[in-house]
Amino acid sequence: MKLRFTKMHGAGNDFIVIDAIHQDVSFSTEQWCRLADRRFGIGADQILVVERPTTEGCDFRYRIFNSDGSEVEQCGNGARAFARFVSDKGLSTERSIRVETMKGIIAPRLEEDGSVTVDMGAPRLEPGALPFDSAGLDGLLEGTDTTWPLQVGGKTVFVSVVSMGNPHAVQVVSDVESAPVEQTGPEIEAHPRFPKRVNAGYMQVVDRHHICLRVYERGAGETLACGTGACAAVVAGIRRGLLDSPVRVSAQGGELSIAWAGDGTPVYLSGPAVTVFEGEIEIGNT
Ligand SMILES: N[C@@H](CCC[C@H](N)C(=O)O)C(=O)O
Repeated sequence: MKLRFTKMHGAGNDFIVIDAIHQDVSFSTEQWCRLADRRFGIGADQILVVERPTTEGCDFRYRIFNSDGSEVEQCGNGARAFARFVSDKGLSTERSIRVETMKGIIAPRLEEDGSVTVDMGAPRLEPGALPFDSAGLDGLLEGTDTTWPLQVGGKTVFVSVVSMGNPHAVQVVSDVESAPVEQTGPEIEAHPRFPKRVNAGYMQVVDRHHICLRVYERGAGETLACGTGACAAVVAGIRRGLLDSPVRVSAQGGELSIAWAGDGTPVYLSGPAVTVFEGEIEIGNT
């Protein structure tokens, strides 16, 4: 069987995007892994699948698979690529669409300058939403946020826990370049206090409207940018009293912009969505 795909990226976070409206797409975990493999497949951080909606009032259903084959709840950079893809392929003629995900509805909008802004919905901040097991831990109140002590690499680090549909643990570092992302990222991702694993964010505050961010992503390792990670970091930074909206987020692969008006309100993520190439792959060979 031949599968048509489009390779895209959003600030260097790269995707295989598949139209599952006009093709039959039902793969095993091993097959998703193989497609995402950078040596044996096409290569990507995530695979994004475009389906018909199952919820009234939505235009599409959006499914997301990490490069380790796990299906996940949300992907912010992917949401921008998704919106660009359905427009470029003529699957939608609207500039704004409503998209059903595993954890709620998001609303991407194509901007005049070619960027895409996504209403990612309101963050959830209670530990159970990630889930994060805070039993027996003494949280530290910082601004209106509670940070939690985690034992990592023989040290205690304090993290904010934020759900953007998917789980994030965000720590503040003094210098993002020298932050121990490769060393402690895998340990935080698999920390027993996060039963569904977690995305580990390392945020350097440059000023009240600018951060530098690296994210060790659950199921994908460190990526060049993480959209939901950027949302989570800015939410944590605003709640800790370190940042004011809007915030420019410098990731290794590009720039994102986040706006958030505070608790109970949606987070808006803006940034690029770029098509790299299109192709066809013989699934039997993957
Ligand atoms: N790159 C993404 C997040 C993808 C999912 C994440 N790795 C998870 O497992 O939750 C983004 O741009 O948000």
